[in-house]
Amino acid sequence: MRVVNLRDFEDVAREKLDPVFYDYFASGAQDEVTVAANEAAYRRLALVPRILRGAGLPSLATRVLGCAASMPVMLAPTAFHRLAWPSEGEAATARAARDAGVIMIAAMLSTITVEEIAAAGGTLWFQLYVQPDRGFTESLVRRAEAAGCRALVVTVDSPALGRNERGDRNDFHDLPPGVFCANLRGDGWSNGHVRQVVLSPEISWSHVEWLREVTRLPILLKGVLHPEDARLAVENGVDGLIVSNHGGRQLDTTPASIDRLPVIADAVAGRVPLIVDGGVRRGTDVVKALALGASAVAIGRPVLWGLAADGSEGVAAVLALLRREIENALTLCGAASAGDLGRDQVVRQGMP
Ligand SMILES: Cc1cc2nc3c(=O)[nH]c(=O)nc-3n(C[C@H](O)[C@H](O)[C@H](O)COP(=O)(O)O)c2cc1C
Ligand SMILES: CC(C)CC(=O)C(=O)O
Repeated sequence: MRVVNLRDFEDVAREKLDPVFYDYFASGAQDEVTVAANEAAYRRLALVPRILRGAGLPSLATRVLGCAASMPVMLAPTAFHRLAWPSEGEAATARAARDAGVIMIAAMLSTITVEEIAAAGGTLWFQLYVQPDRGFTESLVRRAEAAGCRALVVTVDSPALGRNERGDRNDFHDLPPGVFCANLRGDGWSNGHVRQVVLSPEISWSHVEWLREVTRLPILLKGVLHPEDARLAVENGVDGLIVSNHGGRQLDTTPASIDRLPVIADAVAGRVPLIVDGGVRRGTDVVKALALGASAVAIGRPVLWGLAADGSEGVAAVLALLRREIENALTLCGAASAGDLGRDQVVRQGMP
């Protein structure tokens, strides 16, 4: 099959993957209402191009929290890449991100260590699930710092695990032999012992305050949907926000993340950069997000589809396709860069 867009990669990946792993990647919580809503919301938004601006070819290069990126697209943190590409896992993803010049947010639940991911040499941020054991959490932060990660992404939409019914039907509750959460295999642990990740409902703003003292890295909160929480985050010294519903995998029936972006942009009023993820599949989706106030978007599943299809080259192809689509969409919008886009260039389809 000839692959011409990001959705085609999902078809290739579905053919290649163990159906249980495919379901793990593709699925969301319960009825998957939010999974569908994320993509549908982009389709309901219409782009209004400006004309005759002589913008020339657009520039996609940007900076987010001091990190240069060749385009406003990041790799969202996703767990367990060795389920998609057993031989290398996240190392393959990291090489593609490095070569494309984009920021990869390494998941705490990666199947190789953060040090091994960092060995690729690209720009890396580290995603953290705060663990009730503060000493262990701090040791993960220190490892991320020492590995050269440039920001800490604290996932805050997971005080418990979402109810994944495809996983239940498939009885998928354990990783296959030889695949494990490499960062959770601590030094002091007997050979082969891997800690269980704890998603704790006790995580609170006090943990954010504590992390603020623990590290000098910029801290982003991932999974913000309420403008009041966005305001509180800024008050608590957070440096950036990821507007996200976890790709519809946590609380089902949350709103599409792109539909929350404008209210959150109003709440933070430019004080911190915003990244949005969930359902980004087209260059036009990226342009809509930028016009509505995002500094960048992040993509989750499309990276996994590329990885499952063809390892590092598959991820590279996904990023190249998206880059070409963003360039094309910006050009057709009459914009020389993201900064040229106005909120007035996005309207609801069917509205004047
Ligand atoms: C298979 C899979 C694993 C994920 N693992 C994590 C994770 O470990 N930590 C996290 O913060 N988000 C995780 N996410 C959520 C992504 O970071 C991101 O929010 C979401 O995938 C964006 O939606 P998209 O897949 O539609 O692009 C995961 C998503 C998927 C699909
Ligand atoms: C094992 C999970 C906590 C990883 C995750 O965040 C997800 O699958 O969405």
